[in-house]
Amino acid sequence: MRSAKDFFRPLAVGAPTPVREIPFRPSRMIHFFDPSNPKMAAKVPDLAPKVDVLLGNLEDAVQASNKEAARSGLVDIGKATDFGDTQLWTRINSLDSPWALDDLLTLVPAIGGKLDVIMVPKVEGAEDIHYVDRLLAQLEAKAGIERPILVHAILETATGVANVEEISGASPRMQGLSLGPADLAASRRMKTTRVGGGHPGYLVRSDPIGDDLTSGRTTYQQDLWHYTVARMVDACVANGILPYYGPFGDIRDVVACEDQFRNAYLLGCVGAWSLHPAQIPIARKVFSPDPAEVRWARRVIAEMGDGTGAVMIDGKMQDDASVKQCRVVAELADALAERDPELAKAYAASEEDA
Ligand SMILES: CC(C)(COP(=O)(O)OP(=O)(O)OC[C@H]1O[C@@H](n2cnc3c(N)ncnc32)[C@H](O)[C@@H]1OP(=O)(O)O)[C@@H](O)C(=O)NCCC(=O)NCCSC(=O)C[C@H](O)C(=O)O
Ligand SMILES: [Mg+2]
Repeated sequence: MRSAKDFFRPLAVGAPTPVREIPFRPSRMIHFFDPSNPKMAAKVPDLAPKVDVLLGNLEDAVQASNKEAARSGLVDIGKATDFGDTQLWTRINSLDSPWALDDLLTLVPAIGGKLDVIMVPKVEGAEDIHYVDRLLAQLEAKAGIERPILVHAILETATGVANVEEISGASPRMQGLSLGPADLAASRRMKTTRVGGGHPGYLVRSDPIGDDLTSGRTTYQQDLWHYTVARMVDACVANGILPYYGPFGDIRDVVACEDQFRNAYLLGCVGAWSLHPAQIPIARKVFSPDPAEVRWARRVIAEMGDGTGAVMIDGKMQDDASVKQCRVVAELADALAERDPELAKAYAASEEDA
């Protein structure tokens, strides 16, 4: 382990100075596209202003025979596109694959100045982050890149979950974590065959009434991901980085997708992946605080004055701890409104209606 004094030193001579804090940039949806797919690639300029993050995916879902095409397609897109204030991320191949090294050796010199974040899949421990950290520093120094590229790890192996705290704090580059429910399910030997979401077999059942075990017993489907998301959120917050729900594979089921995203939002996540254009508005809706909630939060903050003591508002007790929660909601709303003029209008209109 590096000493605390060395933690923020560049890992290569000439590399940019590491950031001391991860800037909060709206990232409600990390929109995945396959840069080797001409139809998807053609949609990037139109999608850029509609999403918070565009992610050129090089890993799973890109055919092995298309890996080089995806990498060079991303370079072309990165060079040709004006992303405005939309972030450009990539997901490189896993570190044990035949492609990961060339992903980094190609992307950093070619479009490193435009890449905000590199997502690393199947991270198992701090050593994976340390490897990427040093290599990025060397490549940034060589390419003369002036701001450090940040790193995002996917939590998608049982070992990764067991080491989530050390992964989160492994480098000043660590920007956040995403849940990777499909690989994680396989790694844990869970008996599901889905990409995220619930399962009808994972439930609790109300007690029987009398001796009849079969009728009148309501069942409640449970969230398979609750434990991991909660653990991920704690590890992220403890290390000043951002937690995200990952993919929801049933593209057609927009209702359950919204539920899964909302569970993650309520537990502390700041965004989720969108795999298809249909999931972009779902993430935007869920990860933007509801205008009525924002109005309420602002009212509590105003009525609580200096934020101490206890007051009663509409029959509910408010104190130092509830005003802190309200500040989380109000500050998120302010940050998102700066980027999203429609949302800014909705928040302003809700204040006027009050
Ligand atoms: C899921 C898809 C394969 C569906 O594609 P398709 O069958 O083409 O859908 P549609 O016909 O409904 O598409 C309509 C048009 O929209 C374009 N399209 C589709 N998806 C995207 C996209 N992501 N970005 C931009 N444009 C998109 C289609 O090309 C159609 O265009 P047109 O014909 O001109 O109208 C597909 O959506 C897809 O491949 N999505 C990305 C999948 C992906 O990235 N998967 C990896 C992330 S999940 C994962 O890795 C698991 C995780 O790691 C874990 O372990 O949990
Ligand atoms: Mg995966």
